[in-house]
Amino acid sequence: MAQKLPMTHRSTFLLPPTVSDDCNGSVPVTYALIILNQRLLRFSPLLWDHVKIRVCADGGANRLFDDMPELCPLENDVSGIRERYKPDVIKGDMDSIRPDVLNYYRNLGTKIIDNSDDQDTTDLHKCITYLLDFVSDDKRSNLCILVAGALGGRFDHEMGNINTLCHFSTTRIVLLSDDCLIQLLPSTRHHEISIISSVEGPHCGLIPIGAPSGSSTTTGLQWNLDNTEMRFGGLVSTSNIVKGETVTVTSDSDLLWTISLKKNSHEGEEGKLPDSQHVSVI
Ligand SMILES: Nc1ncnc2c1ncn2[C@@H]1O[C@H](COP(=O)(O)OP(=O)(O)OP(=O)(O)O)[C@@H](O)[C@H]1O
Ligand SMILES: Cc1ncc(C[n+]2csc(CCO)c2C)c(N)n1
Repeated sequence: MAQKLPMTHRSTFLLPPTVSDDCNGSVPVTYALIILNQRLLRFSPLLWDHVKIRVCADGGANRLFDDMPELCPLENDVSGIRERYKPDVIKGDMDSIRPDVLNYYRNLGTKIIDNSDDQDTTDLHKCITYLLDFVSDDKRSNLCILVAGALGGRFDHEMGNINTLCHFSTTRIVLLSDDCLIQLLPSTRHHEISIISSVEGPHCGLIPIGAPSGSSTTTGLQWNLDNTEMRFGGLVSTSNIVKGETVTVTSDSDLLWTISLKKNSHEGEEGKLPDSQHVSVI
């Protein structure tokens, strides 16, 4: 069988932005942010500073409006914070956004896209479609969509969000919560995941989704897979531990990769994600 092309992954969006970052190996990445209708992630201001475009999925706009001032405790000027953290677009079926929030951002110049006629795709799906249309064909392979608030809430929403990864399987999408991230590793590629141990790990998992995986092989984990079969009802790799700086994964089916994110409260200075006060001075 032909050798699979390598695909590199490095979660540079978890580090403070620097001039030279946001690369996967030598390839520059263009980040976009989608904010879902869940409590705003504690590191949202950091994500905000990495991305080129910010989209709120329907009620996600309420969260940006309500929660961002709390994430910037050093600043008293709530209106100033809201103006600085203005989404470029709000898109969805508009059944969750409050009228005051909609009017507020409309008056600031946010583009509003009402898709209330579509009750068959989720607001996340609608926002990803917008971003893919927004980015030119040649830039699409460099796009990486960060989805804030995708996990840890209603199970039907969580599964809908994971289904979206499968639907847009050729697009780099990272689902984020305060506790972990999830992304899809397409079976067509050999994956090389750089671990930024100051902010992520060590807990991780590899999970077949939609169909069993006949054969998966990994390096860099405490419990590596060696042409191993995985299926629901049989083995899936949960509660695994990253051991090296790089994890490699090859599989005959698409897998979900998940890794824990370090928390300020659990880690020393070294292992913490920057909080909003650090971010505001970057
Ligand atoms: N509890 C949750 N857990 C995970 N994701 C969520 C949760 N709530 C909302 N989302 C995500 O945020 C998006 C926007 O949320 P919103 O509440 O506006 O959607 P909705 O279509 O009104 O949902 P529903 O009608 O099912 O309550 C959803 O499409 C979903 O992706
Ligand atoms: C089989 C089936 N199940 C659920 C829905 C409902 N639904 C799915 S996505 C969505 C929009 C949410 O903003 C809604 C209402 C449907 N249409 N078809």
